[in-house]
Amino acid sequence: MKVDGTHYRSLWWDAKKDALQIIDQRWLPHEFRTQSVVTLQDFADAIIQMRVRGAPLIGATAAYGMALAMFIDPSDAHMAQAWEFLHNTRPTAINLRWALNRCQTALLPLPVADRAGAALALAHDIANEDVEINRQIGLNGLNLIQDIAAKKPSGEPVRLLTHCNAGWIATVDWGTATSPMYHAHNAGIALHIWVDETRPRNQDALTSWELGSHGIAHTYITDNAGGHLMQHGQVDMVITGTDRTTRRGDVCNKIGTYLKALAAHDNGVPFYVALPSPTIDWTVADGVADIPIKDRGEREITYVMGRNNAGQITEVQVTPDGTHGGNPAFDVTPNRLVSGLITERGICDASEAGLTAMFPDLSG
Ligand SMILES: CSC[C@H]1O[C@H](OP(=O)(O)O)[C@H](O)[C@@H]1O
Repeated sequence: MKVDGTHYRSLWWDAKKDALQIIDQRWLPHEFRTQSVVTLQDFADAIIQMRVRGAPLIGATAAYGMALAMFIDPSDAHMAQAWEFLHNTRPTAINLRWALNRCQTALLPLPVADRAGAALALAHDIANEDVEINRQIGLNGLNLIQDIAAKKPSGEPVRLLTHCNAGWIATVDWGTATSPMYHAHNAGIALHIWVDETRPRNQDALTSWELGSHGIAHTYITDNAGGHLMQHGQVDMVITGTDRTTRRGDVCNKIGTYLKALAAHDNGVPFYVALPSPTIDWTVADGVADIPIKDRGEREITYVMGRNNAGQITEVQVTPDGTHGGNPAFDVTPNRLVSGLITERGICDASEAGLTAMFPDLSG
């Protein structure tokens, strides 16, 4: 999407530098910094340190990491080592495993001399496919927004709530949860987006940056305000992203999503999840029981990063010395709380029947 009028993807290949370029999201929303990703350690650091983040973007980044690994050493053994090294960075988002498995399946049958070029071409394909998948999710989600807008007085905004950043910078472009918003805005539909701060990394400061850059009205709220707004009829629909959705439609997403879904269910507010097919984990049914949720460590929650009055990006401690933090990074919303899944092929029920009917070729 656009940054100060210039179109960007969240990652791109620089043929002159012969290296992947990324937006280093740690400095957003205050500074727009890009960097080259040159070594395999750079790739791992980019994912672990959340320089790149968001399930689809993590997957695309790992595909380029595998391409680098093949340029270094295209042997079967090194491919397996690179698979493990990259997978161990942030394994909750299933797109990482999906992308690495897709690379391995495509590359293993090839002569080793052909693997490096094929791996880079595949990484480009994965990135380009992500853009089109998200564009289609946007068009399918637009129908939901249009239905809401049609029931409102002309010009009255459709009020959406989103949690965490499932925006264009969480993907290669368009975003998943934000893609319907961009399509609706581009179609002239008035919107107002409630943007949950999403502690502890405050990813919705990134969503605010995205929406502001695109001219979409939004209000940044605390994570705990969403239920109140829904109780008072201030939310027409909730749309979130997902890091891993199970074959029966349980949704693993950023911590706090489950609480939004409970509030939406209690107040009769539609709760939709934007779901690209690479984010479906067909090997798991019960998300609560079978998706491991990693604690990302206490420093993310006992400190907060921001820009001080001198314009410097810094972090400050918000808890007393000696107070320990608990920081589960994701939670799982059971499918019973999900109104529907907005995929690139259409909108389906959050159920095994719904997903297997939509993706008979993928469900196994
Ligand atoms: C389009 S996937 C976005 C998904 O990823 C985010 O997690 P993180 O920022 O930790 O990578 C969050 O769960 C979003 O919903």
